[in-house]
Amino acid sequence: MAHDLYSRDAAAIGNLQKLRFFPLAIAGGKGARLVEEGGRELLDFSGAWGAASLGYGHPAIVEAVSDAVANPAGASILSGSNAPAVTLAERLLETFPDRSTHKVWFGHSGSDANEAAYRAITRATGRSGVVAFVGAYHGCTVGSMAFSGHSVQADAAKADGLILLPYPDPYRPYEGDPTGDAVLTLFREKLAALPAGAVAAAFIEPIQSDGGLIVPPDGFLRKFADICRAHGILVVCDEVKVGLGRSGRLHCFEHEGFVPDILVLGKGLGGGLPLSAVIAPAEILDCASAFAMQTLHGNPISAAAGIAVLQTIHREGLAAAAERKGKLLRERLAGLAERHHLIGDIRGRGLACGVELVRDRNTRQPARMETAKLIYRAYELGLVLYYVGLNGNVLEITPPLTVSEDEIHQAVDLLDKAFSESATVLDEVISGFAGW
Ligand SMILES: Cc1ncc(COP(=O)(O)O)c(/C=N/[C@@H]2CCCCNC2=O)c1O
Repeated sequence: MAHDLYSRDAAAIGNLQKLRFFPLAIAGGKGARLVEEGGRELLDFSGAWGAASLGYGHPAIVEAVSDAVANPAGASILSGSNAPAVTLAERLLETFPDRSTHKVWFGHSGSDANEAAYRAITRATGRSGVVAFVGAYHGCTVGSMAFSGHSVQADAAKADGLILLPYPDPYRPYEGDPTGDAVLTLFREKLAALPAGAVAAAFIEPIQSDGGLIVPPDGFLRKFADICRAHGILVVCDEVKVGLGRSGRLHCFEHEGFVPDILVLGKGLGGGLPLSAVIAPAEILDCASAFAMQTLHGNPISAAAGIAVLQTIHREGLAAAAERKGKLLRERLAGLAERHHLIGDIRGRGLACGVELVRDRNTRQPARMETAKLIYRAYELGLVLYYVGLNGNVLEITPPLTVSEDEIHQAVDLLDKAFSESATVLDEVISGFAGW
């Protein structure tokens, strides 16, 4: 019988829900560090794919969750209200410009939130068409995969009338146009070929994360939203990964000079507990009852964590801190690029940072295997980070917002060493992990 945690994991838990790159077996966590079985400490610069917004064991979360679980106000908001869920909804609305016309829906995940948003929009508007982007990961449920454009879900059933546009990537520009205007022209052409009123919603990430941590060209989102509004299309901003302070603003859309009709939040909202939210016009969220519900939606314990997350982001000034720390992080990474020519591009906002690796800076040939070996070596050295991107060659760096500047320096030093030593990782070691 296998005794070590990773072997027991392999024996007892199916692969369906695994996205593994190295044999990480976690026994605990504190701040920006994970503790492995056996006691080894690792710096977690993935932040649990962005869910550990306040790191691990933040006192505000511990206190809020301990109090809530000791006297639980039921288990959901399905058939009775509870104070944590109502308070969190009120606090979320206070952060949104159109708060007077909007309400909140609570879920467990980004997937169920995006799916609920799509279903409610189509129900409320009577329209069915949906616009999204190649590379977009909006979830892993049937409904959210139906308008996702990430290659990992290429075989999933897609929504009728789905329009997938190229995401404007300044490093790999569509039709060679780094401004993104060629994408907007394509969008207009697609809409012109449809009957009026065909499209209900457009889902967009203000930074496309699983597609490659891509920051769109300045002004793109605002121009995209203007086209949507001219066609009565609701703009849904999916900030599940890059929202809630991570980008250097509370909401990432604030960088873009526009306000979406609908905002989807998840991951970091729960600070490590399952929690998501949709902020949308009341007429959308009130269009039916018993329509998008799950037994534990609006759970008071997760909602108490969400209140603590919002309070801590505000009290500790974590959005402005992310702006400052992200600038430091990208300055240090630029220093690595002088020594490691695998680095083709460094981008991001705040503590949502991407490093694209290429075999040749001129051809920009993706360095897929080198990327997998790099993160494996980084893990061996004590740094956890993963990769994203349709070519599997973009380091995604999304540490807890509470990370210290000293930890940023430590992490970059470890990454520097990993770059120098990654060629020592054997192909057969990498082949043992499926990755994306
Ligand atoms: C912008 C965006 N929207 C929605 C989702 C889905 O959230 P859930 O995985 O909480 O259902 C995600 C989830 N992203 C994936 C989760 C699966 C593992 C790969 N890394 C991610 O961050 C997302 O990034």
